[in-house]
Amino acid sequence: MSAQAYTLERSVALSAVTRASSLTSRVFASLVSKSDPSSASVTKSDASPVTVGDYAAQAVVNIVLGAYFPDDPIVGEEDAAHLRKPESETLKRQVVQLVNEALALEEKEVVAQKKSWGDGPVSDEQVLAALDRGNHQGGNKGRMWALDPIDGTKGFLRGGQYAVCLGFLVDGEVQVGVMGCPNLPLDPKDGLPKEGDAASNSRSDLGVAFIAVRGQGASQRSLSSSGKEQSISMRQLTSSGLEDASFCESVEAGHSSHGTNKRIAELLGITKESVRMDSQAKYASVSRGDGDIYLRLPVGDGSYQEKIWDHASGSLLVHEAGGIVSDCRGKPLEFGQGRTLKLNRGVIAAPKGVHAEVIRAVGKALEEEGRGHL
Ligand SMILES: Nc1ncnc2c1ncn2[C@@H]1O[C@H](COP(=O)(O)O)[C@@H](OP(=O)(O)O)[C@H]1O
Ligand SMILES: [Mg+2]
Ligand SMILES: [Mg+2]
Ligand SMILES: [Mg+2]
Repeated sequence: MSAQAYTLERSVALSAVTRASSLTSRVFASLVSKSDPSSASVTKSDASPVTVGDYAAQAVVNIVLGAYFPDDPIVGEEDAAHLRKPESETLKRQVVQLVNEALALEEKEVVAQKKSWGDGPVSDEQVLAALDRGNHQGGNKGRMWALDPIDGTKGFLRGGQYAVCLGFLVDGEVQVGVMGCPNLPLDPKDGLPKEGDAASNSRSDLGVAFIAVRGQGASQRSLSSSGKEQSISMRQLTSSGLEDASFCESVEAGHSSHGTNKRIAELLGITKESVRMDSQAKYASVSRGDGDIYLRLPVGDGSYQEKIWDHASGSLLVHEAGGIVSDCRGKPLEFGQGRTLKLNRGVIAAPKGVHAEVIRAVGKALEEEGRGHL
């Protein structure tokens, strides 16, 4: 494949994610941080939260994608069903207004062949239809996008890490991954913002876009300025360096088994405490060497199927930064199986030099727990 593959997809994805990230930051500053989190979110049928930011960000990304690639299917986390209910009128109004503000932002990305999404503001119906364009069932044929408008909604509500995640797939393989992390610092040395601390959340150094194209490497740039892209890579480790390694995991114990992760670290000789962080910001962090290993061990009976939008962009980022991403058995993630990774269980991301060793430790830890069948 030539070095120029997927240039338009890359720049359109970056433009869409940048707009959506700016929108979610504003939602946090104006709505979420000033109200109590339970009133800022709606509880979905699986008991997980969704906010005005999730809906509006998905609509913005889908409208931008629709202008450039009208025939591409989109597998998005959210849909418009709740917003179509009469009692959601106020929420719908807010979403439509946010979408129009984000679409009116001056273009920071230079997308060749600039396309427009119509004259004047987009209507309620256009916003709802754009949201519902995310209803595609996935599969392993042809072009497709996978979108998580806010990954780590619980982190978003707490003022922690979250990410706007967009992956472009061809025949079930991720080719382009773009991730907006509004609460990550450009320079990891500056440290993560303190959750729930307003001053900390408005730090001017926060906001990073991560970009990966298969075969072309991984990079980062500021979300707020048109700064230059810097290429990023993982720390390359060997077995003898594991003592100094650090690993990250979900904040939510219901998303990844903290106990199993801890035992794996112990088996590997890792001495540092885990870094807990919401969202695919974990993939971004290990990609640029802030941490080394990402452990996401299934909880309970392991029946949960990971969603493709929770891993598409992040897994390509790690791959292009010099790592290997697999499930907890070491099998490659299979994105062409529908909306979920139904053939995989759990996720492990590690530098190439130690991935096999991490998988062996995972096997042993699961065996000890009587979950060797996972
Ligand atoms: N039982 C479970 N196991 C693993 N992941 C789960 C889960 N229940 C929900 N999730 C997913 O975990 C994601 C957040 O991951 P993390 O814990 O790494 O921040 C959620 O994404 P959303 O926040 O987009 O809904 C959701 O899709
Ligand atoms: Mg969700
Ligand atoms: Mg998610
Ligand atoms: Mg989400």
